[in-house]
Amino acid sequence: MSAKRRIAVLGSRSVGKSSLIIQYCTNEFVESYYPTIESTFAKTVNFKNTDYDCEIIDTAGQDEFSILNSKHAIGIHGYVLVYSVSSRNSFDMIQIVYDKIIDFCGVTNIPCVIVGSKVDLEQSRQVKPEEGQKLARSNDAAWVETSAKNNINVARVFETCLSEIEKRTPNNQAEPPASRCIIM
Ligand SMILES: Nc1nc2c(ncn2[C@@H]2O[C@H](COP(=O)(O)OP(=O)(O)OP(=O)(O)O)[C@@H](O)[C@H]2O)c(=O)[nH]1
Repeated sequence: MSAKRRIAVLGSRSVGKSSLIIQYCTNEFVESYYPTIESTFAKTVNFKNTDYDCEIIDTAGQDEFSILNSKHAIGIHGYVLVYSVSSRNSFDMIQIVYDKIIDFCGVTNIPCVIVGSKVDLEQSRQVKPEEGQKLARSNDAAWVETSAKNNINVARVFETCLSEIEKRTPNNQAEPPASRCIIM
């Protein structure tokens, strides 16, 4: 029997959320940029001897003024929060988005991997690896740097997310926190 896992991918516009998901699910990289409204991808993965039916939710990019869509919190097991290593602004957005999720779900922490994307753009890097690591540590999250373009660490992003989910909800049954009880 396989376990269902819903993973939401959030972050500023144009950091490469769709590219990361498409590279993971179809092994392709698309150079052109089409802003996402919302789409869902499916992939079955075997990780640590368990089959996971992953539903990966690609979101429209957020900014500091966007209100968290309840669809991106309710029923979600884990989060991938993406910034681009070549955009300081997108890095600053991570804590803002993280705090919005925490507030919405009414929890103190969430299964989460913070992802520095576009590492192939090393020459225009604005965010050091240590800064990413530090941010992740302070939020009890995992951290990975990746390139969808060169297929570096792409599978690792999603496997790390599955592992963060397992750490908090072992034995494959648990419902995500925000599905159990909603106070309107
Ligand atoms: N150099 C490089 N460019 C990338 C990489 N990933 C994505 N891009 C480019 O960055 C642009 C935006 O990528 P998307 O995947 O559409 O970004 P997004 O975060 O889904 O954007 P929104 O839908 O607006 O939120 C596109 O032109 C991609 O080709 C990468 O790893 N390296």
